[in-house]
Amino acid sequence: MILLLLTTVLALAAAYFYRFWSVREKRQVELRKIVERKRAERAESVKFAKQSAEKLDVETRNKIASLEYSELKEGLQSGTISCIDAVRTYYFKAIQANEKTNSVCMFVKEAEQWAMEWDEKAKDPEFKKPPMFGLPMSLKECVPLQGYDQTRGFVQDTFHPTETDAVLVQQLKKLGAIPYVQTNVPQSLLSYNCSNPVFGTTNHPMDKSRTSGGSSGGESALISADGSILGIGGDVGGSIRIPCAYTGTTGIKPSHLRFSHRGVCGSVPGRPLINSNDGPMSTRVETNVDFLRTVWADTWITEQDPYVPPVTWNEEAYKSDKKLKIGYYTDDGWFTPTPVCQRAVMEAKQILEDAGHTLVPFRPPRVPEVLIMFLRAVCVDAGKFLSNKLMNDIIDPLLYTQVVLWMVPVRVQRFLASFIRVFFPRLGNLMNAMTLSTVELRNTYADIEAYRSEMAALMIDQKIDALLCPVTVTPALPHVAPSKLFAGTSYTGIFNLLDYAAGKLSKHNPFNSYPFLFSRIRQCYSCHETR
Ligand SMILES: CCCCCCCC/C=C\CCCCCCCC(=O)NCC(=O)O
Repeated sequence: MILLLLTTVLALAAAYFYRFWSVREKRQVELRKIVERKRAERAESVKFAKQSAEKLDVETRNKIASLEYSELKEGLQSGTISCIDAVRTYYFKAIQANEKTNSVCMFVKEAEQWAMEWDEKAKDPEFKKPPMFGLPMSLKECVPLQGYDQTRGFVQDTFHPTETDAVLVQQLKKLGAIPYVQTNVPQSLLSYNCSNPVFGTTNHPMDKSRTSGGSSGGESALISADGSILGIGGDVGGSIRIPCAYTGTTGIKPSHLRFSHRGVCGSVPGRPLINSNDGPMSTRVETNVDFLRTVWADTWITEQDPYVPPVTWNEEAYKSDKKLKIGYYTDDGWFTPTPVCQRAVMEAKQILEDAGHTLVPFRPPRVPEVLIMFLRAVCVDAGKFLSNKLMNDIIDPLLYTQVVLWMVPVRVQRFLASFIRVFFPRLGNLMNAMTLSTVELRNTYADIEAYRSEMAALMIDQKIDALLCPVTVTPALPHVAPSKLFAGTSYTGIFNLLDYAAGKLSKHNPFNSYPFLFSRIRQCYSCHETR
């Protein structure tokens, strides 16, 4: 009798597994065909960009290609450079950078047309050129661009082009900028490597075996390989700052109030307390400053989205020579960064002191708890939304560790945590991160609000204007490492949890980069902190 029962249970389990496996296999075959079609479309778009780029003579191209951002902008404004020549030059540069890094998802074919239309308008002597007239700009693939997919690395989301531009893209177009290329991201966006089954893996321009970071890793690779002069990334836990730190580029994520999120689909929809935002990325801080100064010159964004406060760029605060009190730390007490990351902070500290600022030791309280709050609130439903989506997709092998962890039932994770903690204390701690219930999640939200208040009080009491710390725990890692080392996001995630503006500055020499993180406390909504 027992034997019969056991055999029946085993047979039912085998039948269930077989059905699950055959349905999934059938779906995988479909998905692989979709990938082939999408890659063919990308190859077409590269071919188009190549043909367009070849229409420009080499001498003009070389001249434009060698210009810094401010020189290019000046040339476009004065009319010594045409928009179409600028776009064709950047098509060419991006194709070259892409060959090295695989950072491009799609070239934007309409860029040619938009450039020619601007050039046509500029023939009228009465025409007043907008401030970003003709500037070629790259966009992270998940930034909504009309007529183009925002796959976030999911095969299932290919061939679903968005119908409306993001508010930021509408504004950039209005200001004269020309989006000419979309750049790669990791599948799900919730990783700081850059690989997905649709467009493949993006490489660090200096070493193919390493990642250019993520999730704005297509941007960092393209910019650092000289294929873009200015791009838009997005950051929910370090996705602008980490790729910038890995590639010697520079970027800033303003607090989430400063740009519109209408129609934007992030990694996990319905995530109220871990705030993401778009932000500029480039090789020079001045370029990012110029970008923010231009998009915040008026309250146009608020007119499109009443959730964005009508706060404009404050040039007086930016130019002020007020000396700041800056709190710094090289170790958050959770994950000690490698010496090179700590040294960067100490060198930056020296530079700031030489400039007359006061640097004082400061460490945010209870970082291990903060990381648990961050991971719990960033995933919201213990990874259910993402694991469901991933199970209906081709899963990128570079994401396997993370995905397996999402699939283990939370009660099992909690049970195993107490044993694992003995040998691997950090992993053991993190295995308590995923939420078990709505009660626990609500408590975490309350804890986040309390932590925001505690940090504000600490900084105000000590009169601290800004913070300086490592961007992350290591220099650029091998591709597979980030999905195993999400513990390393404590230096970035904390500023999303706090919703502070945070950026990564760099000297022009990428080997001498100085990571900075700045609070917006005391300089709310100005960009003084990016100096
Ligand atoms: C041991 C149990 C752990 C459970 C599994 C946790 C899986 C890790 C989840 C999240 C890792 C967070 C990494 C964040 C990297 C930066 C991502 C980012 O900023 N993305 C942008 C965006 O989402 O828009």
